[in-house]
Amino acid sequence: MPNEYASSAGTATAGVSDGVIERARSIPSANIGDAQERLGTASGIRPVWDGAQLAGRALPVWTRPGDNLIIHKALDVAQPGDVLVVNGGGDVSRALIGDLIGLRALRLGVAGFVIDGAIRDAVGLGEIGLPVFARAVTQAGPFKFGPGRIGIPVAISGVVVEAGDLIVADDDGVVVVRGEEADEVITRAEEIEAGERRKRIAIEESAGVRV
Ligand SMILES: O=C([O-])CC(=O)C(=O)O
Ligand SMILES: [Mg+2]
Repeated sequence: MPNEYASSAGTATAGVSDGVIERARSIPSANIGDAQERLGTASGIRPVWDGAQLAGRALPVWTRPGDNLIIHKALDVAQPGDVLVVNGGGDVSRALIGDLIGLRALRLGVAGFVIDGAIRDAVGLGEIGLPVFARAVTQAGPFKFGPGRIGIPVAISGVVVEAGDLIVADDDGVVVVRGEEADEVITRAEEIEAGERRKRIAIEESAGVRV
């Protein structure tokens, strides 16, 4: 049994287009969730520094809880614009990345990390400006033995993520959009956002307006 699986990692460059990622970048994650029946929202995974925000293409990674060997290997195959989406089993006892792995990712053009698990060096990650979303922060370091997998579908907070899916994350949290549905969902999210802008003006004018 191999302890890694990288053959589908390259498919992360397929899936959602650069144009849709650019449009998604300026839309609140709440509006994107609403645009897909309020589903695809990964609860409990939060920005590790204030103002962190990302939009990109998912490169899914599964790792044994508390072990980050496979994350180093995933960075060997990651493409610019990828978001490393890591199922760490929800374990918060050991950090799976810190600011050194973060700096390497930044230099590779990686859009950021979404981790169902913990991280460390949160201040350093904020200083280099790499968007990272995780379940917790702990100073306890990871082991580096494996096993792990790259490019297979994973779950984060019970939400399935496949290579090439659209990931959008901001102060409110993380939302996952199927790659093949992303254009349609983002179009709907743009309409929802425009509708909210109109409602905000209407509420300013009369508090009698209901949401
Ligand atoms: O030691 C590790 O593997 C994680 C870490 O703190 C870093 O990347 O800075
Ligand atoms: Mg560190």
